[in-house]
Amino acid sequence: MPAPLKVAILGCGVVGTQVARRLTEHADELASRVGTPLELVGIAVRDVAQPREGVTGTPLADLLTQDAESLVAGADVVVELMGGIEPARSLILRAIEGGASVVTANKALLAQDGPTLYAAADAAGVDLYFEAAVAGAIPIVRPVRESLAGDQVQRVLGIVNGTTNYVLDRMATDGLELEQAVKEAQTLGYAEADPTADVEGHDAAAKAAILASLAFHTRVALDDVACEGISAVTADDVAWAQRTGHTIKLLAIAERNAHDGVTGIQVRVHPALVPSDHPLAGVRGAFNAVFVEAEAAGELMFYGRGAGGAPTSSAVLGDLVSVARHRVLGGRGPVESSYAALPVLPALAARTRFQVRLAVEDRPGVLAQVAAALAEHGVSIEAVRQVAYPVPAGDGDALALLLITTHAAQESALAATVTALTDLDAVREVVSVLRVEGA
Ligand SMILES: NC(=O)C1=CN([C@@H]2O[C@H](COP(=O)(O)OP(=O)(O)OC[C@H]3O[C@@H](n4cnc5c(N)ncnc54)[C@H](O)[C@@H]3O)[C@@H](O)[C@H]2O)C=CC1
Ligand SMILES: N[C@@H](CC=O)C(=O)O
Ligand code: NA
Repeated sequence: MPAPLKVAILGCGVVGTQVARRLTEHADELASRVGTPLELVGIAVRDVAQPREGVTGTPLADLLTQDAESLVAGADVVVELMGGIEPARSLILRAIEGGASVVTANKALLAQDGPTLYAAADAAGVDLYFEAAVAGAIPIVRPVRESLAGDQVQRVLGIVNGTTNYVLDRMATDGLELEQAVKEAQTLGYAEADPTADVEGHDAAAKAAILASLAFHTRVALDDVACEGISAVTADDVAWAQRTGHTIKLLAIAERNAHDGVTGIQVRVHPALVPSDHPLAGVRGAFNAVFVEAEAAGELMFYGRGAGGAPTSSAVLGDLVSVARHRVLGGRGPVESSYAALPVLPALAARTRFQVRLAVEDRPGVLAQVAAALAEHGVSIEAVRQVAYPVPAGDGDALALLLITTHAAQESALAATVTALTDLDAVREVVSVLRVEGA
């Protein structure tokens, strides 16, 4: 049997603890699968004295170190589970330059600086694996990067953030406030170190950028993703979604499209109304689901736990076994594929259906004015529903709530329509504008 491989873990938080534990508990089986033992040589943390559940009082505690640089220098494989940009970026680059293979779950870093990491890995001839960076335990990076390498992907659509899915689910089923549900997601180990990254859609946008890069063989960075989070989603939005047979989900969408004669891709993250009988509506809690549509394969669906220490450790350990096998047997896994270099089309060129809620004066001619404003911008109405709307104190006029669902319209046309509606005297408020997907 070849010499054991020295494995260094950077970070001993929600994911790092689970990876370290499983790596030691299943050492014999992992050694058989790799062809040589994986020797955990250290775990880098900020503060070795801090008590850690599952680590303090166990043999893992003896492996903790604050000297991440020395740890990286002596490793064959570095598993980065610290998160954030620095020092994770410098440590990964140092590991690669020193000839170590790298496994990381760091989507923020990959979406910001993936090409630099790929280039360094190429130059050093080592592996860079990151299955855990997208949709936790779900195998999605490997299927897109390898299984679909012979097909033409047209669209990737899904729920890729466990925290926001958990939050929206708790708001819909238990009437929880957003802040309370976010706290629960933090306690359960789903949220990022700063949960704003989840709530504002940045985490999902990073994952969308990674998936789009792999699916379309094009470099897509975080800044290329049009991103809207769930902080503006109200309890009222959730209730109206249910009343109209929908569920609100934070979706990540990457698709091949044509605009002004140019073929390119659009990548966006935003909350959307999904029909309650659509498979995505049934994705509960911190689960994720990703649909991939490819020319020959047709539609594929990937579903599973998108966050949490144990599920994420499964993806990390799978990568660890792969890169370790390469070190034993020779060869490397897939490298960056960005030959297609498709342009990223403007977000305002995307086409979607919308549901608009308007508080309007309840008098003759108002509906006609509203319909004219939509028609003027080429937005076609699919359905309109009107219900009574509570009149604000001190305002004697009767009000109505108009619920308008449109046919597919361009984002730019819808934005111009909303401005025109806001300017109408008869419109008291544009209460909400939500995209409708999956119908
Ligand atoms: N928690 C989850 O469900 C998932 C997390 N991820 C990713 O995995 C990575 C780790 O996430 P968590 O374990 O949840 O984070 P965490 O915040 O629970 O753990 C981070 C660990 O890194 C250590 N660390 C941070 N900065 C350090 C520094 N400068 N020097 C030394 N140690 C440092 C901390 O002490 C802590 O032990 C992140 O990139 C995250 O985005 C990916 C998929 C799911
Ligand atoms: N914070 C992330 C963790 C997994 O990537 C999420 O909630 O999905
Ligand atoms: Na994954």
